Amino acid sequence: MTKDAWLVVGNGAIGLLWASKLRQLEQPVTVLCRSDVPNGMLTVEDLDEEGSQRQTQYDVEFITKEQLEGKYTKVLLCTKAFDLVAAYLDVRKHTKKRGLIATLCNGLGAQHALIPHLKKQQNLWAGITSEGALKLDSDRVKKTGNGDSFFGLLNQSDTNLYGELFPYPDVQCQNIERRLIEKLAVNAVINPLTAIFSIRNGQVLEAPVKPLFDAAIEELANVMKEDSFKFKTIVGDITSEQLSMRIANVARLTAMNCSSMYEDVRHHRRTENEYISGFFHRETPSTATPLQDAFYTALNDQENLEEHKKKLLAMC
Ligand SMILES: NC(=O)C1=CN([C@@H]2O[C@H](COP(=O)(O)OP(=O)(O)OC[C@H]3O[C@@H](n4cnc5c(N)ncnc54)[C@H](OP(=O)(O)O)[C@@H]3O)[C@@H](O)[C@H]2O)C=CC1
Ligand SMILES: CC(C)(CO)C(=O)C(=O)O
Repeated sequence: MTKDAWLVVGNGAIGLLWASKLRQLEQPVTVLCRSDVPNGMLTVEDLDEEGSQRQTQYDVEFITKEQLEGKYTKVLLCTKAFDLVAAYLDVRKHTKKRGLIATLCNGLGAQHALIPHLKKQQNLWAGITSEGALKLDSDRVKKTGNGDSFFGLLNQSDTNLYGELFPYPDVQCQNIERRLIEKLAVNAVINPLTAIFSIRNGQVLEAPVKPLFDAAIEELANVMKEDSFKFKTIVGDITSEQLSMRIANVARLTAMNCSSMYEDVRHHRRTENEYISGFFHRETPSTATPLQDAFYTALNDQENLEEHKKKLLAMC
């Protein structure tokens, strides 16, 4: 049986937020939950046009893996990078062979790792978002910052049901790899700094962290121009001023948000370090990204964060 509803995989902050966005378009939505399956409505807290708090309810179907049936033509995977491939494999037999698979996760690596597992005629739409969201409960999310979202084709088949059109308005882009790397840079600066220094996004623009923020941006802009950087042809033209404006803008728009990595550290959960600073640690020469290397090391050694904070502050 073909299912026309979107299957959103993961009732985390981004999965719940996107389930509501799809419902706003009057698309039927099923949300697959790994644990904690709610049985009521989805509630989204955000601000209205006057800036007052409001709550909106959406009727989405929450299900467990055991309740999956039929074959979905549109799947949106909203897990952390390290869960992405396993989440797809969990639902694979309930995906239509000419359907689309979309991802919304930070970092780089997991999206490409998914490609060999796809059914031959499935299109992979990689997505990124700079909206901020905080999960309050298994059926409740708070929107904590405005931002933009983009989806682009990472893997394409000629005979896909949706062809080259992503069935959500105003998010489609041509060069998704460039967007993914730009977003990787945003996360490689904001996420480790907020997680290591226990601060909200907006505080990366304040003392004592601001000099580290500036130095981390300079470091990334320089490494993207290195011949040895494998995505140089895609992002080598980005200047440190452009990168700085972009990242500072995200920090301002999500100023009150705790980044997803800070949330993970606070709740003693696994972080996306391997897919963010770990990407630069592995993919660039050993002396090219001392700050990313230091972030990577600090996040892998959270028992000694105080020591790492001192070392980092001394680096600028
Ligand atoms: N939160 C934010 O403000 C932003 C987050 N992002 C990125 O979006 C992605 C998602 O982040 P976020 O929503 O915050 O993360 P969360 O940890 O809140 O949510 C991830 C969800 O995926 C679920 N999940 C994992 N594997 C499976 C599976 N096999 N089947 C079903 N569900 C599964 C988890 O289940 P369980 O509850 O059991 O762990 C969890 O609910 C990350 O890459 C993040 O970096 C991007 C921009 C902003
Ligand atoms: C955009 C930002 C920085 C929002 O917090 C994010 O991507 C995250 O938290 O992972």
